[in-house]
Amino acid sequence: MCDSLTPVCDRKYAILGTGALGGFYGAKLQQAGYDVHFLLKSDYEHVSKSGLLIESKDGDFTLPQVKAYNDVEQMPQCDVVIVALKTTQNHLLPKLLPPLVKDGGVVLVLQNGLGVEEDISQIVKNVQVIGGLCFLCSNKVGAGHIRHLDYGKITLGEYTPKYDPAPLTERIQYVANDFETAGITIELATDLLLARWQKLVWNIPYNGLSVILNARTDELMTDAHTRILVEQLMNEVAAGAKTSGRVIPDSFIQTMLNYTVKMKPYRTSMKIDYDEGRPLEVEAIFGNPLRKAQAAGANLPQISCMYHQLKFLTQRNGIA
Ligand SMILES: NC(=O)C1=CN([C@@H]2O[C@H](COP(=O)(O)OP(=O)(O)OC[C@H]3O[C@@H](n4cnc5c(N)ncnc54)[C@H](OP(=O)(O)O)[C@@H]3O)[C@@H](O)[C@H]2O)C=CC1
Ligand SMILES: CC(C)(CO)C(=O)C(=O)O
Repeated sequence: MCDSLTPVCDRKYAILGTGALGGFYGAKLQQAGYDVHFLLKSDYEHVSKSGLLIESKDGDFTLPQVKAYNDVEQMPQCDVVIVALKTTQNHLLPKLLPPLVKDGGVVLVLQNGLGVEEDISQIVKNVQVIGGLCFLCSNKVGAGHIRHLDYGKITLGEYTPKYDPAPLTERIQYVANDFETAGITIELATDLLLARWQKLVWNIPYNGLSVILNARTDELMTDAHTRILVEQLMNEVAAGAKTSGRVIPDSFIQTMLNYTVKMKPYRTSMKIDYDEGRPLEVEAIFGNPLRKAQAAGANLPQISCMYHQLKFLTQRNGIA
């Protein structure tokens, strides 16, 4: 394994799910010189032949040749395995992860939602699990064709049993260095659980309301009624975080509101999935936080209402 100070080395990265997020970050790592192995499903043949095309607000680029696979057993063992599937596919992880991650390696979970690191720590032993919260607006618009619309920063935090706060280790530092070498802004967090609840401050109101009300982020922010609803939901997420002893101050909520007002009109990833008839990440983004807060005795009525509405919509549309 390379040390943390080597800018570009032979560290092997695996991308589990080469879509909007995995395709973007994986391509940036390969462009920076890292050895990246991409697992694909429906785009496998196209990407094997033609590589990846990244349209990005930071500059378009193509990777005419990438190491593409449609079978995890054909991939080499990697130092860092990036989980970039939708969480709705996480039932596949017990089959996908063990052959892929090196003993002593890292599994980096870049998915939205809560609790995934805990599940992964039960699947693979003797690896470090790191969570990453991605402030990224990216879509897959065709086979091997990713459109990066905005942002890109990742907040990284180590997973520890029970999500206790963790000091920064050498492993998280070298992952951070690799991404920074690839041009990605990284923030390091010593409290992954707090970082995950903070990300939910955005995902719960906007992902949920965008589907239930058929609205883009700009519409939710300009209408006075939905603007109030968004803020109430954000406050409920903060109440949920408090049940785990994590404090999300009102200033953080105001920052998220301002961030979204400044954002280009955005159809959330959950809305895109809904419109395309794909399963929604309802359990990871709504179900898990609700259950965690409920287990600590807290009632989050508006989030609970939204969860049941989304369950209804996904059942009715056959995408549960
Ligand atoms: N997109 C974004 O800007 C952001 C996304 N996130 C989070 O990142 C995660 C990934 O989201 P996103 O990239 O948008 O989703 P995508 O659907 O674009 O990407 C997931 C990819 O996984 C592939 N896949 C599914 N099953 C398999 C399999 N069995 N083997 C190999 N590949 C498979 C899919 O391939 P196929 O298309 O063939 O099914 C798809 O390309 C989610 O948790 C999301 O919430 C977080 C922040 C921002
Ligand atoms: C907050 C955002 C837009 C990334 O910044 C996101 O996570 C999503 O669309 O799911």
